[in-house]
Amino acid sequence: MEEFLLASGYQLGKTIGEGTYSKVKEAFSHKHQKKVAIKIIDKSASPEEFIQKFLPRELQIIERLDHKNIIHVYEVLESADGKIYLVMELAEDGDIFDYVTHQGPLPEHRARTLFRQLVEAIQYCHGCGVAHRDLKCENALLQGRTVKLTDFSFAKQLPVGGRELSRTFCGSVAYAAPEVLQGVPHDSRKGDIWSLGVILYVLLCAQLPFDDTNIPQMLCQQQKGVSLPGHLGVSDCQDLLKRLLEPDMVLRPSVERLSRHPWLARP
Ligand SMILES: Nc1ncnc2c1ncn2[C@@H]1O[C@H](COP(=O)(O)OP(=O)(O)OP(=O)(O)O)[C@@H](O)[C@H]1O
Repeated sequence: MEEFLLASGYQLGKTIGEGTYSKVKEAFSHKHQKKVAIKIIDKSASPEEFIQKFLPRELQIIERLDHKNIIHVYEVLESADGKIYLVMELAEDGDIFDYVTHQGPLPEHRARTLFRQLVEAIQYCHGCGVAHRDLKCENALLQGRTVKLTDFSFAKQLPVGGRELSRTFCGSVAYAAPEVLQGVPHDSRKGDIWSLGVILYVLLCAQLPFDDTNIPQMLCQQQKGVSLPGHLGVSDCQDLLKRLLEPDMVLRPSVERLSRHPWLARP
């Protein structure tokens, strides 16, 4: 592995993370003259569905995306022994889950600065016809103060012009919309909007809005509506949270509407 990467211009460094079917390592790129992250996927150690369905989708999608708030993929390499290497921009400052764990609930202006960048990333994705389907704090990395969205392993390219109705459960239970949990046909973009609502709640409260240990109970909580954090008072922030965590997917706003919400426009 090391020789293959070296021959391709990358000096491998330490492991910085592990996913279900992947390992992520730091490397120095001689071509770019800077550090990069390399996600290594061993095809022989991954299940068939992942290799045949999800991985090709991920590779096809990430190579097309180019936005300041999305981890840039420089190239994808495959070695003769069946390993895939995703060479990516390195985010050296952790993810927003760790950030909130250390900082506690963020004041509104700091939550806004982070959240606005995620909204921009999703506005770009949905504009390209891509639904992320695994939005969570752990997939929002930090490079200084810049948020970089990553992990498009469940992402889906939506049909142009046509209506997409997915039934697949993807992502993390804690961030999943009611229609995703119930497996009713749904527009995956509306699922992304719900997950953004969960992320905003976590930024402001440093805890999840719904207890995800019991799914039937969680579905009831989602229908009743989120109990809004008291410290926010009656504000446009509360209004935004309520709109994002709207259990009826038809009433939930699109990312375009969300981007025009007054709370996001504040300095
Ligand atoms: N570009 C990057 N820069 C810095 N760290 C990264 C980068 N990409 C991934 N990581 C780190 O590596 C870990 C593993 O990432 P990966 O995308 O392979 O899987 P995951 O999302 O954590 O898990 P799963 O495969 O189960 O969805 C991440 O949690 C993150 O901490």
